[in-house]
Amino acid sequence: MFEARASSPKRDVWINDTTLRDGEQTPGVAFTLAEKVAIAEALAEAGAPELEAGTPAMGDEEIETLRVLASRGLGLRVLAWCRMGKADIDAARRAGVDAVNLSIPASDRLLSVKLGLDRAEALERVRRYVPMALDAGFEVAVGAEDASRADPDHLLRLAETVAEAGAFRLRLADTVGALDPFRAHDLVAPIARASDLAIEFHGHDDYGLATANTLAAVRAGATHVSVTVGGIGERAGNACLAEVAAALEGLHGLKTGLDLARLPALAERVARASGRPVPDGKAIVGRDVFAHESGIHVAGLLVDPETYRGADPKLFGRRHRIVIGKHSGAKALAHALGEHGVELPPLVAARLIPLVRSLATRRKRALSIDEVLRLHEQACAATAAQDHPRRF
Ligand SMILES: CC(=O)SCCNC(=O)CCNC(=O)[C@H](O)C(C)(C)COP(=O)(O)OP(=O)(O)OC[C@H]1O[C@@H](n2cnc3c(N)ncnc32)[C@H](O)[C@@H]1OP(=O)(O)O
Ligand SMILES: O=C(O)CCC(=O)C(=O)O
Repeated sequence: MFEARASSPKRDVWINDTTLRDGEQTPGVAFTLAEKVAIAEALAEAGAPELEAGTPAMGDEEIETLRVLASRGLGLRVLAWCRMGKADIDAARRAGVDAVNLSIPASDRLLSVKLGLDRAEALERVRRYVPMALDAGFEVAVGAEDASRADPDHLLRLAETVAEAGAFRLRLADTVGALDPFRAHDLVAPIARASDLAIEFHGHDDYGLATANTLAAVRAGATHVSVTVGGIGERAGNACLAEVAAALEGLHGLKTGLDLARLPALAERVARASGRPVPDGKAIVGRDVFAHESGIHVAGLLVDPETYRGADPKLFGRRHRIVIGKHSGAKALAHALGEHGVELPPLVAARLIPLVRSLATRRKRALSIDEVLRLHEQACAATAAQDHPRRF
């Protein structure tokens, strides 16, 4: 069992970060050992309590990587993803991880197509392999793959069987991203009500709903959430760590124990290692999500930041940034110029605004302060020329 940090923070919801397992299943993404160690360390520093760090069945290199991560003293639980079978449990043993997630399909389709099993035979496997993994010294969680397309009665029986077998947690996976938040709630609520097991939700973003579904699952009783940095993962990806943590804390007042200020740097690190740049507009961590251009917004923000912000950037170690562009108004321009000791009388502002719009449209971007200062000079000159027209 892993050594938790001496003073573990209070948590209402536990983050199980699967960047190094499902995140690496993003088509074309392959982390080196050094990248995995650096990501794991950054996650540990950010306060993540658990990492699903790889799949021992993939062979010696993956096992060695897991060994390195598990022996690093990160102060978090290092967990390996395993199919529910002896070979995968043996491979996890060689990896020396703290815990295993033993995965078994829950839907009839995956049970029959992949394993040729019926529901009763699947439960039999749980009764057989959970104790085997416990005997091997692991903490054992069970992953119900494709739970979102499974029969609800079977899921209840699965939860019962998993608890009786001695696992500490059941993961309900929306493997193909088939849920919306209402259905995610309906999936989780009856199982959370009926079972004492900790329930984890693992969402996929095929319809862009993974974060919303994860929040709905928590509302329904899930206490653990499976997420990845940047939301990378199989196909459209998983629920995004920064979005889920920020929404749990900011919208629901639920503690994750994470240091949210570390999320932007974490996102950048994973973006570099995965070759998937952080989109400028990505919630919480994107370059532009606390940047403001529109005149009406900036005029409000300059008086009271609460007028036009959803989340407080300070929580994430970030700041509001005012940019000057096509939609800037006089107050934004006066503010930007004022920071450089330049005044903006109303008559000059009236001339400057169209100049700014025109240049921003031609350049198709926000303007630099040097550009704004040059346009300001032009606007001043035009205003002076009008006030004192040359006479011939
Ligand atoms: C929804 C998810 O994200 S599940 C996790 C997916 N992750 C991965 O696939 C990790 C990367 N995978 C790999 O490197 C390889 O697929 C390995 C090492 C796991 C297996 O490789 P191979 O032995 O060549 O098998 P292959 O990939 O062709 O087929 C998958 C096998 O896993 C079996 N399998 C799939 N899920 C399960 C399960 N939950 N329990 C037991 N067996 C399973 C399939 O039935 C199939 O078995 P078969 O080879 O006896 O037909
Ligand atoms: O079975 C599990 O643990 C979940 C596996 C997974 O990544 C998924 O179903 O999307």
